[in-house]
Amino acid sequence: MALGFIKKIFSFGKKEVDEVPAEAPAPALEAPVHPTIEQVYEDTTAQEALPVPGEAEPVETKFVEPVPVAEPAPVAAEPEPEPVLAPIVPETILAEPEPVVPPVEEELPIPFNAAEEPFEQTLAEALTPPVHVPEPVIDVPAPVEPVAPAKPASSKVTVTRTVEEKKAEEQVSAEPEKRLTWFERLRKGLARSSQQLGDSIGGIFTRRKLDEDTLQDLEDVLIQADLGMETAIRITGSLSATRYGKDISSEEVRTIMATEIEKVLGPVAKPLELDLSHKPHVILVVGVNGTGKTTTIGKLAAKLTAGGLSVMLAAGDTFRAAAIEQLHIWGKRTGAPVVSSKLGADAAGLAYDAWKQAKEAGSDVLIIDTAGRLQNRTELMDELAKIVRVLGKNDPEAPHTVLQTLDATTGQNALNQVEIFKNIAGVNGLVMTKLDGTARGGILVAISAKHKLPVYFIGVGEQVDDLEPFAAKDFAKAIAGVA
Ligand SMILES: Nc1nc2c(ncn2[C@@H]2O[C@H](COP(=O)(O)OP(=O)(O)OP(=O)(O)O)[C@@H](O)[C@H]2O)c(=O)[nH]1
Repeated sequence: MALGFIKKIFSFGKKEVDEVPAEAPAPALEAPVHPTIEQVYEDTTAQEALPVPGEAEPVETKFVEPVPVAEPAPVAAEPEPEPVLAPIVPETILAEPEPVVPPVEEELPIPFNAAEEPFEQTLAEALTPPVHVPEPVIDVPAPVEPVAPAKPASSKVTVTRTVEEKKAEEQVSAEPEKRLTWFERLRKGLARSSQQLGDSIGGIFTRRKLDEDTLQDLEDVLIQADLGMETAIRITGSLSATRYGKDISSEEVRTIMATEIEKVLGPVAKPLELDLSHKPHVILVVGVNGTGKTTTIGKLAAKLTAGGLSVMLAAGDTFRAAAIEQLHIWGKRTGAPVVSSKLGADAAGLAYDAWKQAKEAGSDVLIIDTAGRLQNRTELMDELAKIVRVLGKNDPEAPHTVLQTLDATTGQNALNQVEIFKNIAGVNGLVMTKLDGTARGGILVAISAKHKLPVYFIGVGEQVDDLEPFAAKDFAKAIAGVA
């Protein structure tokens, strides 16, 4: 409630506050396809190199055929479907920030292992109503493009996991050879982080009393684990207050550590809420190169479409042909139409056009991909600010969600990335990717303590179901290595 974003949702819930009625687009927005772009650009700022109408790249929209699926399984008429569900895939890349944004096209490996796991099957898993899954979810055919997706009744949609989903997951994983529960996967993903931390703590607290030296050693270990000074002091302070001068085991230390980390993460572990009175609710995805923007968009689109929402994607990364192609692949997998333009086209123009198309199509959500950029590249950051301004011409409150992806493997640099993207693009939510296999998962704690921005999701792999709503307790326990 403390967030402007959430306030916005509630004010719209009361009724239209905007000059733009929800259903009846303002006249300017309904103007023939592209002509208003010119006006927008002229308005935006005289200094910017804005595309002249004649030069504007024609935007083409591809409507993806629904993925053929067997007979739609009779879906139990659930009264109020929670718009949520499972997930998708991707590809690997840089750890250290490498200035990129190459104008030259490079071949990007497709992040989807279709050979091993056909998307239809994966998505069917995602779509299967958990409560009705007596057998492994995989075997249950489900409609990919729901005939009549149950739309959320209210204009506020929360993207989270349902209790039923969790139960179903546990049920499934209890069977032989089944997939791990989310928590098990999280633990596995954070194993390197927690193992390293556990070993270091074990080295300090082998038959030792808690004194100044051990506290100092522990503080050093916590800082080295990227948890940040603030959290390190919080943990040692808690230990000192309750156990100073006493024997303490490394297990006890890790338990207290989990408790304190959870306190830091609790306030930022919020579900992503969508204000559907906007139609489309615009999600702009930003971040440094290779942090997982496109992949996260694909995973998120899968969740939203599975929840019955109509989603449109916009390939705003106009620098790389492979990025555009990658988004089209995700569009096909999720059944979401993709708006794209030619390589090198003006990204703000593309975003503007995409909004119009989403409006005309009556899409619930428009997710816009952007080119990766380093936070110290001023001209590229300016371009990002321009995208935000141009979107505001359509809907003064757009983009409603500015999601920044952060690569956990980059460690401390992520702190700075958030600072700059927040200032330039108004980031109001985070997704941390690549928590699988990194020893630097602690950085999420430091970021949460410093920036206090909502963390909506975390990514622990490249598969469709490797994106999950962020849960403070699960994460705290997994990184501290306690049961
Ligand atoms: N292991 C792992 N890999 C991920 C995760 N999320 C994304 N990736 C991989 O990271 C690589 C980059 O992902 P992209 O989605 O292309 O990142 P991007 O930010 O769109 O990249 P640019 O367009 O170059 O800025 C791909 O190989 C993804 O498969 C994750 O949670 N875990």
